[in-house]
Amino acid sequence: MPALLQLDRVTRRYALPRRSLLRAPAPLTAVSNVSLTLARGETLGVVGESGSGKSTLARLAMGFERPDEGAVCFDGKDLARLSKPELKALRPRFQMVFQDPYGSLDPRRRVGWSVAEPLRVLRREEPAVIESQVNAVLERVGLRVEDARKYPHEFSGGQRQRIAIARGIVTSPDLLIADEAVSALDVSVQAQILNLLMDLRDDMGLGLFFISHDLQVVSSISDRIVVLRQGEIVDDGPTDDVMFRSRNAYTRSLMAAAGWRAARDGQSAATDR
Ligand SMILES: Nc1ncnc2c1ncn2[C@@H]1O[C@H](COP(=O)(O)OP(=O)(O)OP(=O)(O)O)[C@@H](O)[C@H]1O
Repeated sequence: MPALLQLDRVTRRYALPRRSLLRAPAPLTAVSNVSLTLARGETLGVVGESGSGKSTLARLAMGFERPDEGAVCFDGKDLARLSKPELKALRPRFQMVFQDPYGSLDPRRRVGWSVAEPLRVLRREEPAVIESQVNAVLERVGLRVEDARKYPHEFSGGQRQRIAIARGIVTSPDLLIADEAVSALDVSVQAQILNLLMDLRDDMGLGLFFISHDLQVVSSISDRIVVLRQGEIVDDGPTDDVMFRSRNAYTRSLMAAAGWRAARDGQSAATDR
């Protein structure tokens, strides 16, 4: 069976603005030679500092952008080789949750309308079918059916992220890509949303591609972790190996910055949690 998501030596460059008439600037390499795989029911965490290429990786995995080199495959299909209708047909199976729910929720639309949007756009279901699916998915993420009639501003940040997740799972996808999905939330609300994502992964057999600058958050949800630095993978492995047995100096500096004493002291951190 092919991996749910596979990136094979993916590189993405951006042209920089031209400052001189004589010389074009060298392009910026946002993602460089990245290979990774994600299986069904698994959570792969990507951690890296600001500018390390995390969001570029998310856009590549969603097929919003094409790599300059390498391939991004969903369920064995190279996204760059699909026609627009083929990509659209595949879309319901991989969806995304962003950091800022206002990015995906239209403040002027009722919540039910926004949650239903992927069904309307991608599947063209009957209104009654859509309504019952929206109601089911709102309850699944811990909201009420009546909430469908409210507007985004009537909810707290955590509830809005639940709405964004409801929208992300309404098409029953196989893969959910979460880009800084809990970064804007308080720690206690973060924990609730992480628990919800783990429940959904287990119940639906979702593959989770979980991207964050926060190593603590990434380690709490991921089976495996990839550490990204300046667009390159510098470390990867099962979560406990990366967290507590990594010899990589950069990973250890991230851990020290996140407050793990053992990373600073260079001891086994198993007792340090
Ligand atoms: N559309 C673009 N055009 C030009 N440069 C870009 C573009 N998108 C990203 N970059 C550059 O690529 C690099 C990686 O950016 P990216 O947003 O992927 O990193 P990130 O890890 O998600 O950072 P952050 O957490 O701050 O969002 C950065 O240097 C950024 O300035």
